[in-house]
Amino acid sequence: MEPILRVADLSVRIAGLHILQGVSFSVAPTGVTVLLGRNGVGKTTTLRAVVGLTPRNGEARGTVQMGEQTLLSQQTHRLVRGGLGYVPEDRCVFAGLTVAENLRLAERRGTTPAYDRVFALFPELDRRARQRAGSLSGGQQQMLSIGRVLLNDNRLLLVDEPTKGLAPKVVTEVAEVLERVAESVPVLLVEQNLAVVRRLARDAVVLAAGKVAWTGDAQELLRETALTRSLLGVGSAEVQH
Ligand SMILES: Nc1ncnc2c1ncn2[C@@H]1O[C@H](COP(=O)(O)OP(=O)(O)OP(=O)(O)O)[C@@H](O)[C@H]1O
Repeated sequence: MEPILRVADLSVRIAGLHILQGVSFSVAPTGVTVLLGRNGVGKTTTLRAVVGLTPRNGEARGTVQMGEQTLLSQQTHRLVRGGLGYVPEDRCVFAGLTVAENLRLAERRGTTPAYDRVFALFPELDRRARQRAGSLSGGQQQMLSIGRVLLNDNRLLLVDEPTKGLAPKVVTEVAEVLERVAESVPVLLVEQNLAVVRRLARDAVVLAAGKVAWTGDAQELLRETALTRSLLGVGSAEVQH
């Protein structure tokens, strides 16, 4: 199977610092590929470079391709229109607007928004359509953030730490939703919660010191506790449960 995304020799410099130095990996056209690595290694920087959001005081070099489309030189809005969905780490909902208004803003001109799909996955967003997004719980805001992206058809979804800061029950709910989403669209996921990784991921890419340190079967990586510990710096209890 041809990969949906190919990243080749990606280097990112921000404020004079080399954050990524020749990162290469590919993302399968189905299922979840997880991007792992210790804190601050450059996972978010990688996703942001793919979607054209390297900050102004930075520069991204290399090649990023989604199918036949070359991404790195293109503007984010074009990439999104071309089917690259991005769910950022900080959720970025418009706190002062209602749930319905947040969704309406995500509609793409010239396409029919898939409200049926979004409300089938997140019935709560339908029920809370008139609630201000700022008064939603963290989990509900995450659902809204994912729902906005799913209003449109995507060829690939980039999802950055969707379970961060959420209560365990909500983490499970978000994981369930992503599992269903990944049945129809490939996902490149940054995720620190290894139980979520175990549940969702087929392939893994591990970053260390600005480079790719390991790629392969995510479940195999998790079984190799010594390897997981050395690559991710997590305790054995976190790896095993
Ligand atoms: N706008 C910026 N200005 C300066 N440094 C930055 C900027 N953005 C990222 N960095 C630095 O780049 C490095 C990688 O950050 P990044 O957020 O990509 O890491 P991460 O692997 O996603 O981390 P975490 O797991 O903690 O979320 C960090 O050292 C960070 O401080």
